[in-house]
Amino acid sequence: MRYLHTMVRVTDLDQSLDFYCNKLGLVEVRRTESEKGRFTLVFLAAPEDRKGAETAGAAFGSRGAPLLELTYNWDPETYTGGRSFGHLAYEVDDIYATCDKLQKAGVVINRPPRDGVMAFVRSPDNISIELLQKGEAKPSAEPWASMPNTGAW
Ligand SMILES: C[C@@H](O)C(=O)SC[C@H](NC(=O)CC[C@H](N)C(=O)O)C(=O)NCC(=O)O
Ligand code: NI
Repeated sequence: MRYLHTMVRVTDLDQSLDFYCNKLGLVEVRRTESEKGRFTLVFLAAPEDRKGAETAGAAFGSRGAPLLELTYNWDPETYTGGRSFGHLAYEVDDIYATCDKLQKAGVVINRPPRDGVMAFVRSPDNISIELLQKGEAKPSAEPWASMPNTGAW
């Protein structure tokens, strides 16, 4: 068995691709449209997972890398995100630089990386995204070090 992807439904595909690709840094590896089903599926990979995604193709998404599957239903629906869904987690090379970039792009840092390890942001559809520092915790750095820690950790 192998983990393939997590699917989230999005209310605005362009807005979501701007967030997940232009701001968060994911890359589109595959897109499928269904005229009959009236929906679009877009598979996104983190840059370091991209090779696996492209080399192990399959009818629906890749067998070669963990992906995020955005589902856009052409007919508007209201999605009430269940409490049971938690978050998507990504490892980053520099938690402070990532949060700086996201904040400058207008993304709210719900849980600032005060500890040099973990931060949380939200997608346009309020999906929680966890950002985790690769390797050891980064030494404290302003302005993050003095920001209140809104998370439980
Ligand atoms: C491509 C593969 O990874 C899929 O997940 S296709 C699954 C299929 N998705 C859809 O039909 C998308 C449109 C649908 N209106 C929806 O919002 O899901 C499906 O079976 N979806 C049902 C589900 O519970 O995921
Ligand atoms: Ni799927």
